[in-house]
Amino acid sequence: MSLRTMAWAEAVTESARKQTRPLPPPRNTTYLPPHLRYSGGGGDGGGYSSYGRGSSESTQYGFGGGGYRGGGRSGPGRDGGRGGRGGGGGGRSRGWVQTPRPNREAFHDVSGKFEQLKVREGDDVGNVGINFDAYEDIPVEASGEDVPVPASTFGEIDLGECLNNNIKRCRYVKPTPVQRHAIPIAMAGRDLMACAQTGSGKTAAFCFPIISGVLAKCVERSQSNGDGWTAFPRALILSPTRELASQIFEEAEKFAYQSGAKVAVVYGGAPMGQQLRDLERGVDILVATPGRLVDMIERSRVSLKMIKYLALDEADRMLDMGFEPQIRKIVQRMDMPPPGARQTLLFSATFPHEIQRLAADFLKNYIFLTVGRVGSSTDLIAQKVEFVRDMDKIEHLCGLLKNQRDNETHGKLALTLVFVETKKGANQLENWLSRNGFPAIAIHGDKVQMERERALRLFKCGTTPILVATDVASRGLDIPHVAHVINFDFPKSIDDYVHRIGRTGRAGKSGLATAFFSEKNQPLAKALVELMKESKQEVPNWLNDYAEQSLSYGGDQSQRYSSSNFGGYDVRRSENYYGSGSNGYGDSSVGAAAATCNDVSGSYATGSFGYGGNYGNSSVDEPAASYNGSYGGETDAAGTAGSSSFGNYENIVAGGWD
Ligand SMILES: Nc1ncnc2c1ncn2[C@@H]1O[C@H](COP(=O)(O)OP(=O)(O)OP(=O)(O)O)[C@@H](O)[C@H]1O
Repeated sequence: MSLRTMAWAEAVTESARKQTRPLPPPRNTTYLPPHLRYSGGGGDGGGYSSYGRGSSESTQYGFGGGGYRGGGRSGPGRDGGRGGRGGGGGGRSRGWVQTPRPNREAFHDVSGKFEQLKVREGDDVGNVGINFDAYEDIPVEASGEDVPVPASTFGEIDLGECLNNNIKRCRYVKPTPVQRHAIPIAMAGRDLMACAQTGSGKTAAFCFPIISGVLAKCVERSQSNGDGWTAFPRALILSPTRELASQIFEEAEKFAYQSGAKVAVVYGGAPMGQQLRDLERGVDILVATPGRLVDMIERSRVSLKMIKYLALDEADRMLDMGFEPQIRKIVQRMDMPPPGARQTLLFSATFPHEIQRLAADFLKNYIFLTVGRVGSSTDLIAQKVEFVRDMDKIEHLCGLLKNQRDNETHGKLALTLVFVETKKGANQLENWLSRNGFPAIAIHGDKVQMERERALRLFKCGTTPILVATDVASRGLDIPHVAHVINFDFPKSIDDYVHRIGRTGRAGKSGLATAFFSEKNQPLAKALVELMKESKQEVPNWLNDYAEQSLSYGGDQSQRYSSSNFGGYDVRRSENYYGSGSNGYGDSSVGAAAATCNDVSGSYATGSFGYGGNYGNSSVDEPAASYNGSYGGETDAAGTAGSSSFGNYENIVAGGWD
């Protein structure tokens, strides 16, 4: 990173901040969000907590007395582990699938691979390992009427001088595939549902057209309402978490630098006063989490009646059961112009069919764009899946971390993100790791915003290289140099898996993802195998066996995106939304125009991207002094709380919104 660029980035950032055999899935017709599907109830019949009722909370992963075998510590830790097993492991099946033993060799494989990856990952100065060519052959498909022609360079798109200068400052030399396609579509004024792999540059794909559109027309940004000021943003970008909102805001600020377009952010957990003052100064582009935004609207501090652009990042998450009511309120029941009078852009790496159908309510004559198969993961991420029983998890994790550390130069740990299911589990693992010589910090929705931001900051700068996180950190966060993502608890859905592992292997870099898998995760086996095969990963035999079993058992999630040999799948194509064929930039044998290509230009074949991860280290350092009562809570998995047939999820959901 050049000093000049660094100074610019910092200036902008600174100014911006002040088991058991699982029960078959219910065969219902109502949509259930991923996190509520296939909760791994223990064999004791119960509950959301996959470790079973019988286990004492403190021993669910065998944290017991600390220490793991490899660390030379004695008894209590192991005993603790057994205690956990005693309770939670009650219903392991017999003779159903042969339970493989954890593979000791796997440790060495992983560290070997890790070592290999680290070499590519490490060198910022020369941009070694930054490899957008990796996206070159990715299948791209666009369906809908009159699909605009993609662009192969930023220069081909009329984004305006200021934005173009900022793109150069960001060292974005060429658009990524999603940007090549999505930016011209959005610039043509079309609604868009875009699905592209994690880390492939979706933020810029919606920010550039929005900034350019806002700059094209100047209007009044705020008005006195007799009792204060009301802000009239023209663009609204919604995000499911505070950290992601904050990150999008920082990105948008950089892209809009010196353009005159004003960007502001509002999210829960941070004091309202500063956010209100920012709004009073006028705002063109507002980045927000839903809860805080509703609060601001109800206080007449924000009006949506001037909105011309609405973007939903992580759109499938925003429209699942947890967030949908709030999004409907914002989009349909406040004063926002209807579809057609505004332009709507939905982005995510995953788009289940059910969500696509829901999303259609918010869109008009939209184009559906997929870069890579919907929900696919990039093959930049080396995926390892290891069979690890709950009682062995902690020991296994320690083995991995120890190996990793031993292979590091200077004995330092590369940034490692460990995902667990519950907030309590996150705290326990953080404590355990810290006590046993692994510098770890946790982030989850029960922490106050200041603690969350601190955790992210310490992780990003490498002071605390292990971040133990719930799904609050699974989507969108762009933390450079995350070398290893470990799914200590396997996620509840393959979509969540895709997003979690996508915290590494970003922007053309390589990364490693290791998942601990056990019998109770079997319903996800087939989808996982498909995903791994698609991203050219080696699938262990035992996992293939599980996948076959889950087929006959009927509990797999692999059909969520329906069949399409490659590229994504626009639900409209299977549901007669279209009459006779319309035109895209390719031929289509189905009603909807579907253009498929291995991207537009050969230009990716040569040259490398100038990206150096130069802005990623901007820290989130505005302390949150107070909590806003009504929206201070955080949803780690979903915004929904309460009873359900899936048992209690006391550890998961605190209720409330960001
Ligand atoms: N054209 C480009 N050239 C170089 N780097 C880029 C380009 N576009 C985006 N990047 C960088 O790639 C990284 C990932 O981008 P971004 O966070 O937008 O990914 P994403 O697709 O939104 O990921 P996720 O699905 O996880 O939210 C960022 O660090 C961003 O600065």
